[in-house]
Amino acid sequence: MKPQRRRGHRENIWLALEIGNSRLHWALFTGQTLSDTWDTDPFSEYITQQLAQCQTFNDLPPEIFPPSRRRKVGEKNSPHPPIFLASVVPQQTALWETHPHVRVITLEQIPLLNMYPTLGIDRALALWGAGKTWGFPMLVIDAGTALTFTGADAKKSLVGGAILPGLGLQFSSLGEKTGQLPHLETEISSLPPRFALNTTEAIQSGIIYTLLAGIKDFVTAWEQLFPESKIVIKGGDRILLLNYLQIQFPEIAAHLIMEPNLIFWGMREIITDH
Ligand SMILES: Nc1ncnc2c1ncn2[C@@H]1O[C@H](COP(=O)(O)OP(=O)(O)OP(=O)(O)O)[C@@H](O)[C@H]1O
Ligand SMILES: CC(C)(CO)[C@@H](O)C(=O)NCCC(=O)O
Ligand SMILES: [K+]
Repeated sequence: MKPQRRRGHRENIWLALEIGNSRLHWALFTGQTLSDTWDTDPFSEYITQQLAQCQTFNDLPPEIFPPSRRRKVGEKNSPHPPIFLASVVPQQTALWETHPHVRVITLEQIPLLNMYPTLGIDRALALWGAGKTWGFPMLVIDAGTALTFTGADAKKSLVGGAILPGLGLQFSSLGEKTGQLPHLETEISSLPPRFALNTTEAIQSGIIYTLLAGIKDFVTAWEQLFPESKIVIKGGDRILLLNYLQIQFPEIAAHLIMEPNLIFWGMREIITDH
């Protein structure tokens, strides 16, 4: 599974790909060093088939490897780097599995104890990456398509967690499943009045204040169990949520570490030698 060092080739280049429910998250590594990250839209079968034909780094389609990033990789005909894949979208995983340069990461590779078989690989990798970086016990909050809490104790044993609809899903489900409510943007430019007098602010108030209160409640409960634990927040809505937590519950926000690349740290831990 280890990326091979090749003579005459820039050392140990590998790509990490995390397939989330909204988009794909990529990272370019040279050995242990994360040199770049970017996001792309999910792929069609066509692009994945095209990818299977690629022989060198330069053949990678621009939808995957934006031209602005190519100069970092060096020589034109560098061999195709391995792509280490962690996916929580089985249909997208299926498109990649047969690709000659793709290695799919599975739960068995992650040394966390007490995992259950259907645990999301993103949750396991993020928790492992955070714990290896800041120490265990550890709680990870992923503010992604789904919002998740995932915690482990000092023995690196999964304590458990929780899954709820993320910020975007909460807005879209109200917009889609009701006759009269609009589908609002996830961006909230400022905290609305809690008791609102118009529909937009009433929706924003309901979603944001219950999310912030929910995060506070989970963090408080975790800290009662593990007072010495670090807590790290990741995911596409991490900045928005942390900003409003700072206003609403500054004592909680002060405990949170923000780190978007936890999954890549987790992959690095299990893929490369130290
Ligand atoms: N450019 C963007 N595209 C999509 N979502 C975005 C973007 N910027 C911020 N977001 C927010 O990020 C959330 C999705 O988070 P993220 O991209 O981490 O999810 P994901 O692809 O499901 O990944 P994961 O499975 O790791 O959570 C949405 O609720 C949305 O509000
Ligand atoms: C909860 C999500 C969607 C978060 O990305 C993912 O981790 C997943 O599909 N998990 C499987 C169920 C579980 O973790 O218990
Ligand atoms: K997700």
